[in-house]
Amino acid sequence: MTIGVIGGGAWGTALAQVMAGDEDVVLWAREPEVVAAINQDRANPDFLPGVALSPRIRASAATAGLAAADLWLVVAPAQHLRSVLAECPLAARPTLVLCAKGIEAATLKLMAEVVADLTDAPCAVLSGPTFAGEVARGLPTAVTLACRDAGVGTALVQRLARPTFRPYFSDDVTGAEIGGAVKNVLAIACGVVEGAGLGLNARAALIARGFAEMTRFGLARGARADTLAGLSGLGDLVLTCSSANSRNFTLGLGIGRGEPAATLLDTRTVAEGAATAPVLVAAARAAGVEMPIAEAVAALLAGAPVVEVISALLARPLRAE
Ligand SMILES: NC(=O)c1ccc[n+]([C@@H]2O[C@H](COP(=O)([O-])OP(=O)(O)OC[C@H]3O[C@@H](n4cnc5c(N)ncnc54)[C@H](O)[C@@H]3O)[C@@H](O)[C@H]2O)c1
Ligand SMILES: O=P(O)(O)OC[C@H](O)CO
Repeated sequence: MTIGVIGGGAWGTALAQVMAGDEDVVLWAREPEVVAAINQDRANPDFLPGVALSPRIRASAATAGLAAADLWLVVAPAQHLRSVLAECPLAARPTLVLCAKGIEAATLKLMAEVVADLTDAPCAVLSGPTFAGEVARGLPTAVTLACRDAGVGTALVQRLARPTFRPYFSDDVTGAEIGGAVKNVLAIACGVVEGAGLGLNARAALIARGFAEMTRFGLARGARADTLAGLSGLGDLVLTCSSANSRNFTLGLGIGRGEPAATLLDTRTVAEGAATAPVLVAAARAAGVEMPIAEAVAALLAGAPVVEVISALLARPLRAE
């Protein structure tokens, strides 16, 4: 059995590494230097430095190699998922496990909805509190594996489980996706609080009120509250809102310190929350859901001054919890 991984960033490489414990892995990467480093040096210094990669991972710059795998972990960033997948040999009808966390800007669609535009192949979502470096180093990690088809989902849980990588089955695909997409935006907000020196009370308040926003939006889109309170929602929110290992939190940290968002975003690595924030605001308005923290993050990313945005948030009318 061979697993395909689409994307040679930190998360694709980490997933390839953990899967290579039991199966051969074919990894498609966009960058020739990433392909060369994985095949020749057993390393990915550009996106996942410091991890010695398994010889069972074979990298390729050609998507044709993915046809050898019956299961693909799709790890291209959310805004590129559609274009990347359109170049892959989907006619083989592999089972797809979607691992990006975001909402497509052009369509306001979640990742499984984007995939449904391209193929009717079986599809699941893998999401949860998962810093790539920790997963690649074999530290204990638990994730949500969500699939509408319980038979496919439970088989995937069995196939993807490893001694330190523990998937939990859910049939709530929308809930798993919304948790991962929204927590990235809230992590930026928490970074801002840290960077602006607003204190730990403020950060805890943001996590709790942010979770209320995630829940309101999720329920409006058909997610279940128990999914949002699980690994892919609250679990990931706690992780990324409390650590500078999070790219989203680090982006917020810089914004809170007064650095321009555009400069902070000029990197090879992706902070998905930056693309998601304005899209989430639009989707929330369309659903008639109030998301003041997401609105604040979108305003900050568009260049609004930190002091003004924080003052406006604090000046909102008092309300019941
Ligand atoms: N890094 C993590 O710890 C982690 C954990 C869980 C989920 N994720 C999610 O996984 C997804 C991928 O993140 P990552 O951390 O692997 O990325 P990364 O920041 O490590 O690397 C950036 C990736 O984006 C790709 N990319 C850049 N421009 C592109 C384009 N035009 N077309 C296609 N691909 C392009 C690069 O090839 C590279 O694979 C994101 O949605 C992220 O939220 C990341
Ligand atoms: O570094 P971040 O902020 O993209 O977070 C990575 C993962 O999503 C954590 O679960």
